Amino acid sequence: MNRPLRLGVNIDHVATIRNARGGDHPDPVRAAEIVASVGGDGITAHLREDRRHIRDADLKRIQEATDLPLNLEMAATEEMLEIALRHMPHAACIVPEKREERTTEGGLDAAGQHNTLAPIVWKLRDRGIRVSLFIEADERQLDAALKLGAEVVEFHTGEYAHAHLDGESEKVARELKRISDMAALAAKNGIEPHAGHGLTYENVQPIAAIPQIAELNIGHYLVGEAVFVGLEQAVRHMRELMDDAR
Ligand SMILES: CC(=O)[C@@H](O)[C@H](O)COP(=O)(O)O
Ligand SMILES: NCC(=O)COP(=O)(O)O
Repeated sequence: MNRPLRLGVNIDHVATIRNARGGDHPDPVRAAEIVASVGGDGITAHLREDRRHIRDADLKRIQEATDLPLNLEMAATEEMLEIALRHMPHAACIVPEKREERTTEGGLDAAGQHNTLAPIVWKLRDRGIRVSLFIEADERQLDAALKLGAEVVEFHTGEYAHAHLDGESEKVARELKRISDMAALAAKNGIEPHAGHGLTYENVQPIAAIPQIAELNIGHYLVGEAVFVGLEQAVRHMRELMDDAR
């Protein structure tokens, strides 16, 4: 039997809408409460350096409002490390970040940044925070994650999602194989594989069907869909699609 697949809901873009008017509505904390009420397995929030969506004060409020595990996405900086150690999320997912990017464009270069990442991973792990590295499904990066002692890798599914949207079926198949092969290799080496970025109702099932993948983190699409059907229904439907694919 396949292992269960968790759904982590990224609520960043509830905060994007809130910030557009500078007030406090819609509140990402209310989104987190709804996710908890419909059986979501976790909350993901990316505290960007420029604070374009989630802000520092949101983290504590999210943690106080629900018992769901918080997966804090963060750049590998001293500032973010200090914030993570202060808030003690369940997991910290280290992501690459460029201030000018529209969204996270690729995976972390865990292989090229070993010396920068090692002390951060060590300090997080030392305090009992589960460390995840957001990487491309690539053997060199996976090997680097192993050397760094990460407990989790989250495979960046952005290329897969783009290819799916553009109807490039050969590329979709290539990307899927890459993610599936690396998920198997990660699991064999004792690292828990997750996946996320750009997942939608239309493209989630082949990723959800990869048996070793333990968690999907999905945000932008769910928040967009929530505008039409409500967050509760959007999360429920995503959950159904994931379960059916399993
Ligand atoms: C790492 C990742 O994929 C998410 O954090 C995503 O990046 C959030 O949305 P933005 O990239 O729009 O900040
Ligand atoms: N780590 C991926 C994530 O949290 C959500 O990405 P997206 O669904 O907002 O593209």
